[in-house]
Amino acid sequence: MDAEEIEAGRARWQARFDKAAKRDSEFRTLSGLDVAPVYGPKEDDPRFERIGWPGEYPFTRGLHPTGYRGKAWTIRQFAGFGNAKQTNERYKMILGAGGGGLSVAFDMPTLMGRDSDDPRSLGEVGHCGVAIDSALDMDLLFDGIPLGDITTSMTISGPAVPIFCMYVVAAERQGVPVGRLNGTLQTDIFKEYIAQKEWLFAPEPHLRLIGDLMEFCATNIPAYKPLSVSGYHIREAGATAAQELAFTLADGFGYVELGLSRGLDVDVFAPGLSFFFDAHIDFFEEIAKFRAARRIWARWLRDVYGAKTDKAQWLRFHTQTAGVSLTAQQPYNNVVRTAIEALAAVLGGTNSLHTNALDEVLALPSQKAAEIALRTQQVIMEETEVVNVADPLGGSWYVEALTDRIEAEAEAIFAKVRDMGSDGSMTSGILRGIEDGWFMSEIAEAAFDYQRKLEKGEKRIVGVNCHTASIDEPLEILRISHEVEREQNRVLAERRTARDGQAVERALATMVEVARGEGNLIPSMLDAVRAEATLGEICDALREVWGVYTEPARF
Ligand SMILES: C[C@H](C(=O)O)C(=O)SCCNC(=O)CCNC(=O)[C@H](O)C(C)(C)COP(=O)(O)OP(=O)(O)OC[C@H]1O[C@@H](n2cnc3c(N)ncnc32)[C@H](O)[C@@H]1OP(=O)(O)O
Repeated sequence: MDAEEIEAGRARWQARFDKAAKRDSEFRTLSGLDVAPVYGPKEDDPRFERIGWPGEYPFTRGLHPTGYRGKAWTIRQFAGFGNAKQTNERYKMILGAGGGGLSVAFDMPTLMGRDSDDPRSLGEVGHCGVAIDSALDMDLLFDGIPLGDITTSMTISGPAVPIFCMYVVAAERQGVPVGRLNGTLQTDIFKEYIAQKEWLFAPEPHLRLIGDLMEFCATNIPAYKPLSVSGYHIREAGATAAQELAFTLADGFGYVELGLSRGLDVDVFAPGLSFFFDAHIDFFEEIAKFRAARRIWARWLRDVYGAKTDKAQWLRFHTQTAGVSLTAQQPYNNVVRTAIEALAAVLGGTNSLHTNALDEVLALPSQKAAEIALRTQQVIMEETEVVNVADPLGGSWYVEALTDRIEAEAEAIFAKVRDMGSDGSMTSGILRGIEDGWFMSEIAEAAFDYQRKLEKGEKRIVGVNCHTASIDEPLEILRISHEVEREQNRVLAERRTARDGQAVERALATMVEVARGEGNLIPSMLDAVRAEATLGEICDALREVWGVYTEPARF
């Protein structure tokens, strides 16, 4: 790009920046020097077409012309344990301490679409997240938290749609107009088959449900993001940064193709596709990954899928620092790791961020550890001044080269995925890759390679294979009492007796009828939830129709 074009771009950016709202702050260095909201080249720079200005295509440098001067990222701490009442207290603590949004962690029975009193739930209720059996639990979870004013993310994919219905019903009961809701549902079933393994059915019925949800949200809840396409679990399973990026964006393209196949307008539904990435410990590689992600997504949405508006080309993402980088040995070092990873996410322009707690490698976070994790974000946000300049590493020879390199690696993986399919679409390649175990074996190979390096000492982890001498100071960790399970089951039994059983049966029967046909399932599922049908009952009714999915054995 020549100097004249670069200057024209700068003027365009400046005009938009001047008009935009900014936070009330000083925007100076610690010693008082003024800093510009963004920096760029003065002479021609052949790289600049790929780099550009913040707020415009290809969005390498961020989605908004103001960067974090307009609005800092959302502090969104993933939390949930025990029953809805206990988790509600933790949410109030998070919001009281300055958290900007909520993020629900569900327990394993909920993630698998089972009630707390299902025999398969024994010993798991309330352990890795909160137990939710019916809409009444959702009421308790958000008691005193106005759902019309807060954005809530819910991390669940197999039974995402019934949980979404419970959230909608809880909002109705709070008197919030449903169209005003804003938040995110994970719903990413591709990554379940690829990495996390928490599905209910085979891919086809899941994709039908997701299509129904996308349609429902595009029509009724415009600000809601029905999908959070997730690379986090793929990375945590052992993938490299480029694999994480490529597999996740490929999945995202699959959901775009799903929306298009349902006759939806890409400019209307694509803003509802959100992303979720890992921030690992290799600082610059992670920053490059985030910048490449925005650029690739914008290009594919515009050039391959025909999106015309900025919002449809935007890749918005949440980041969580890397759980796998935490160590049980010398756990206080985890605060340092998390701070470095969080800073990478911020310099990469994350929209929302979770910082792990230092004890997360051992148990769910204690209240104190959760507070330190949240304060880590606040130190970055309030003290470091990194929020003053958009994409401060843009133009760095190293970061730009790494961004290009990761993008090229991702493009090579997209080509492989597409080639695996039968009709050139990303979706058919993904489904084939899942069926053949291709994604899993690619991840396993990368994980094996890393582990071998670790064991040979080529990769070093402080406290694990170097600098191991330490003062031994055991941590107090959070333990979930089995009383939670007993109490949850007692309440559930009471609720089953108190509700109108016939109304529940009628609502479930109607839902099953819709499931056997082709109509949108959401309205009938909402009715079942309003009648207090439980999560397990709804999922079991659908299992009757669609069966369950068992992964093919692989050797
Ligand atoms: C590992 C674990 C497990 O499985 O166990 C998990 O999965 S945990 C997984 C946990 N997952 C999550 O927590 C997912 C969280 N995801 C999200 O919150 C969302 O999907 C998100 C990534 C899009 C972030 O949404 P958000 O509301 O927090 O933030 P946004 O960036 O959208 O900002 C909110 C509004 O402010 C606007 N805004 C933001 N920045 C600016 C700026 N500089 N100038 C002007 N406007 C701005 C946005 O456009 C938007 O408005 P408008 O909307 O009007 O444009």
